[in-house]
Amino acid sequence: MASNFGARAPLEPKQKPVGARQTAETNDSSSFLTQVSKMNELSLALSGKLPESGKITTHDVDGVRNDKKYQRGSNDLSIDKSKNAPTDIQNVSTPGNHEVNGTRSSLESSTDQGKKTSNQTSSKNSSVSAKVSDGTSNLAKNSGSGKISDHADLVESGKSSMCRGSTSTDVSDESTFSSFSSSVNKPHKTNDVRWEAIQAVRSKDGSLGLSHFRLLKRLGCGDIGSVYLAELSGTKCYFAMKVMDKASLASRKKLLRAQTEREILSSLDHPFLPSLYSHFETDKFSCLVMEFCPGGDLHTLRQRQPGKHFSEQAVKFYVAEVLLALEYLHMLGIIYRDLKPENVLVREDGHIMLSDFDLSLCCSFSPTLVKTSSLELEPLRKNSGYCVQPACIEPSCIQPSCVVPTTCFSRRIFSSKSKKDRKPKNDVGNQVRPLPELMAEPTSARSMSFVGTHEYLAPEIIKGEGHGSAVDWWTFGIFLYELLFGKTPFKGSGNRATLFNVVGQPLRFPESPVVSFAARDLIRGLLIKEPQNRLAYKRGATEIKQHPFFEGVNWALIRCASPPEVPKPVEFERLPVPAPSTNQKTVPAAVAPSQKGSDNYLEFDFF
Ligand SMILES: Nc1ncnc2c1ncn2[C@@H]1O[C@H](COP(=O)(O)OP(=O)(O)OP(=O)(O)O)[C@@H](O)[C@H]1O
Repeated sequence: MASNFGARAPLEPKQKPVGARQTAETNDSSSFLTQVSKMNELSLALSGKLPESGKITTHDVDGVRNDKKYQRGSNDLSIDKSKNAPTDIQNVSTPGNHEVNGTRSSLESSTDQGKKTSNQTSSKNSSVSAKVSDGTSNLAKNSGSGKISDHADLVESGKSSMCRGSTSTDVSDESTFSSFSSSVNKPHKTNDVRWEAIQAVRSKDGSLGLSHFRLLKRLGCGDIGSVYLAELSGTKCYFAMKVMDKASLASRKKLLRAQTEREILSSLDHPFLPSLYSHFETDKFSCLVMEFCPGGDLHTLRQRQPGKHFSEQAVKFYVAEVLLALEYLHMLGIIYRDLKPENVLVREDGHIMLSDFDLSLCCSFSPTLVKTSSLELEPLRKNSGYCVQPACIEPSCIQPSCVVPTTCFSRRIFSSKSKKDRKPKNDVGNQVRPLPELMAEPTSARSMSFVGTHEYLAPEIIKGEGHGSAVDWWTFGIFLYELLFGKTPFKGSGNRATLFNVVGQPLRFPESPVVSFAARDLIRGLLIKEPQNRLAYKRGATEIKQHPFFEGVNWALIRCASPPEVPKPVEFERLPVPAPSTNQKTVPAAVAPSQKGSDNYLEFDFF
């Protein structure tokens, strides 16, 4: 996220040769749709929401979160990152060798690695192989759960064989995305009033466009566009709308990055990842309508904490949610690559949303179900105190008392019953049923791009050795460290020094604040410089979830746990109305007020 709070700008991937991109392109959208649908089912199964039959229920714990969201307004709009941001997309600075506000840095690749396309590399420790996508996905050939994948087809950022190819359409709602964006494929969103509001507009007017929205405030500005708080006119449904100037994207060779982000967003359906409600284009602009997060980002929130670091309990909450988001992304074959507090937004309810996917790497991949939800508990879990009681995962338990637990980190969330009161284990109705366990790790994916943010770059990226999903576990370790200690472990006096430290310096912990042995042990495991020895290299998030640092975390119901901090509600109605602009360049012709009536569009100086 670009931010005027000293946010670190990411490194930019080198542009790939045209030929390379074409190699990776595919029209095989059906296999990806199948994959996404399957992954969304698996996600539900993992969170205990998929009934034994495999049928997806439409009312679930998320209904609690979704229904009321944004209706009562939300919070901290003082976090306006746009103040120092360029007011014109064309002026947005390209990431380069410059510090942002002197504290956070970004860097272009100093190597030529990025020019190589996703090199095929075999993994020593895995029978799985990665290959450059040939335009067909192997996913359709695999059945998903329970089947071992033997390929990972890889696509660099901006090239999408995994993702449905989408070419730009002009001045219209996204017909090509309609099946993707429909809540039918997004079971987490079935109770979302914003979907309904958007569908109502579509039914009435045929398609959705810029003229249906009132842009209320610029929330921030990134490398490829500006993000606005927008109301779907007259509905009191609020969204974050990312507006990208197509000519600017083309001239700066960012079209593929924008496309990657759009395609990834359209495939997501997870409580800790953004929902893409709509995508539409005008002659000039490409617009993404997403969920609005009023709580700012974790980087900003951390600066406000005493000592500029979070408590360990708060960190446990945030990183646990991020872990679930990363696990889901890896299940989809998406390597995120840009984890940092700036990219973790805080929703109205205090839960997190991982954002910003334009540096992500897509590879087609099938997760492996390594453990079904049998009644047998594996020894580790037996001793771990994980909350795997059926009471925590059965839909019947999604009662108000369960929905607002006092903490998600107690050994048992529903531990009020004494041992005596509990039914014996052989009573089927109360047997302990662990969640199914997936190996959702595209371990063999390989990229040669030089992308990320200096302080978060994994050693293998800096060394240009080629990297895979293990980079996300490295960045997860840096992220955990920064939230706990208020700084990153390898930051040097400048960018070069930082990169040198990442590769060559041992990990050290400051004396204060004091953090638990478990936290330090987890960080040590994640920040192992050789990716193949790094925690989670082989089994992904599952390995991390079982670490003692997360003991007591109720993975299935963490979305219902009380967050460390809930943002103050925003009074949308009291937001200052932007002054009408006299500048002819301000409002694109395609959204001129005359199209929809003068009330529908607030003209203000945004381009
Ligand atoms: N869904 C959202 N809700 C609230 N604010 C958002 C949302 N998405 C983005 N923002 C704000 O807009 C800013 C710009 O977001 P954007 O994703 O375009 O930039 P970025 O993260 O810097 O991306 P890039 O990597 O493309 O430069 C963010 O820093 C954030 O403050």
